[in-house]
Amino acid sequence: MLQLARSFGSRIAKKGFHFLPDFKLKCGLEIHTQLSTQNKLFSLSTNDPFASASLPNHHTSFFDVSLPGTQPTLNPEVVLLATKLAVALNSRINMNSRFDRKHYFYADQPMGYQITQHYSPFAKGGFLELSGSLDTIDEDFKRIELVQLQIEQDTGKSVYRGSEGRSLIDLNRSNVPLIEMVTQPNFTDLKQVRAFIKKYQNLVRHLGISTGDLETGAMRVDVNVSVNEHPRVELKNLPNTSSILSAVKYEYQRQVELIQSGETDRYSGFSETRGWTGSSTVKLRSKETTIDYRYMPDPELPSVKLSPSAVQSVAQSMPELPDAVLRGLMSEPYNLTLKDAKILAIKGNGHDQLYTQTDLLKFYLDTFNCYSELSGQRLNPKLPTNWIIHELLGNLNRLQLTLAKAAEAFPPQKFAELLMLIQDDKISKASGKLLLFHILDETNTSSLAQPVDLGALIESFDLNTIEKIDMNELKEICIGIIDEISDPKLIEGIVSGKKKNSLKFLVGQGMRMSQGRIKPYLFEQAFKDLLEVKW
Ligand SMILES: Nc1ncnc2c1ncn2[C@@H]1O[C@H](COP(=O)(O)OP(=O)(O)OP(=O)(O)O)[C@@H](O)[C@H]1O
Ligand SMILES: [Mg+2]
Ligand SMILES: [Mg+2]
Repeated sequence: MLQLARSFGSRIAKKGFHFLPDFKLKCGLEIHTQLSTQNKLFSLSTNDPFASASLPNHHTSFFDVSLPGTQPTLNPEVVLLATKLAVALNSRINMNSRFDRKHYFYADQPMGYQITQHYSPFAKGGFLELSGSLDTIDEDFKRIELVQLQIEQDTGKSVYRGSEGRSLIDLNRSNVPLIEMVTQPNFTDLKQVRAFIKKYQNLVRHLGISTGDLETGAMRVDVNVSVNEHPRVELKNLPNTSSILSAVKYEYQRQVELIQSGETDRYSGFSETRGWTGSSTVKLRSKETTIDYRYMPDPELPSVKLSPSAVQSVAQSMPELPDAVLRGLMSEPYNLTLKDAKILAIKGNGHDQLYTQTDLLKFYLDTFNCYSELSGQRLNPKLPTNWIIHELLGNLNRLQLTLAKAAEAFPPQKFAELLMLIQDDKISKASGKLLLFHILDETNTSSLAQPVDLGALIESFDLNTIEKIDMNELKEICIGIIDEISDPKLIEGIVSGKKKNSLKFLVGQGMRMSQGRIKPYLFEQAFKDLLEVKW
């Protein structure tokens, strides 16, 4: 079986992938998202499913381990976060949703059932809109409709110790709150699937309701795939976006080949659940043999009663949604590119510890406002963008400094003053970079006099020489030197960055001609500007 799957996988790899016009792909997603609440769904134990490595079975109450006689009590914070998500997704919130028991036996589910919402889920309907301008899809707009949102418990974890021939059970994750969001099967190609996952992930992060990380399992995506009007196959165990996309591609081709060879009947419509091995999908179970979960209303939990005014006040407390933030940043007065707007407004992986997206965006907007007041008519929107995205963020990473700490020593007002010094040629770009790095570095290692006195620093580092020299003279000297160079390869080497050292030669010429009046870094910057050197 596995052998067969492997040979199929290599066939696909050899043939390359493309959609065939006669075979229409249809996909629907089921996404489970762990909510970042303080406590678990039905108990007061700490919600920290990632403590497991060092502290297995640590965050567990009597209820989480299913001691007889313990009863669930709903955590209201879960309802708050679920409401935020439902509002953001334009779902119709059920003012009276209920919990049901889904029965199955598994060692990491000691109660013998999972509490979920089967008959009367938290919210129904709703949609998430993808757009060609913001989301890298081929269509101008693509609306993905949602079936429902339901609140449910996560299960514990089984840890297999193959060598010891046994399984260990860790219940830290047991009873962690989840939202299962189910879409309609509206996806017709891979770009839409990729864009939706990114967008949903960003939304839950933006609303502060989940870390949204696929790698840790905080967000888990199952994909249902069908071709033409044949039954769907459900794909599980997809640890990251590239697995999701590869699995859909593989599954599409597998199903197309089954249809082409007329084998669909023999496979009784091949409706089944399959897992992803990393290179192929393999059958986990068929839908026909699905266990009957014997859903029944949970008699120990009352229904979740909400009032329209409660939902409304949650809606009013919510931040502006990501698309609106992006569109705002891409229009007057900011005029950011989509790429830059996303850097400011959408959380990437990796910089989590240094700043939150909300703080970064606020720092940018505050700096922009201060700078715009100082610069008046001469406002250049690219200046704050470049200096915050490239210089500031670059330095925070390099120094492993948090934005909060950096902003304490160097708040938006000061940042705007620095931008003005650069704009007015009071200091060169190179000096500006030096100054910023120095300030941030000092913040990191010792206590810098606060607030930072830019004027004093410029004086002490002798960075303002640029004022005393005639910029036109500098430029003319540089043009003269470049004209004198007979070997075009030398200039080419500098521009391409292959011969960075040749720039020193030009600077040397300049120093000689200006008899040392003009500092080398000024020449360096002037040559770089003239030659439009990017490095
Ligand atoms: N013809 C189809 N092709 C592809 N996907 C489909 C098709 N019909 C339904 N789907 C998708 O299948 C999924 C059904 O999910 P749902 O949670 O309702 O049921 P389930 O998978 O049977 O149950 P469970 O939650 O136990 O996995 C949805 O994402 C839906 O979009
Ligand atoms: Mg399913
Ligand atoms: Mg489901």
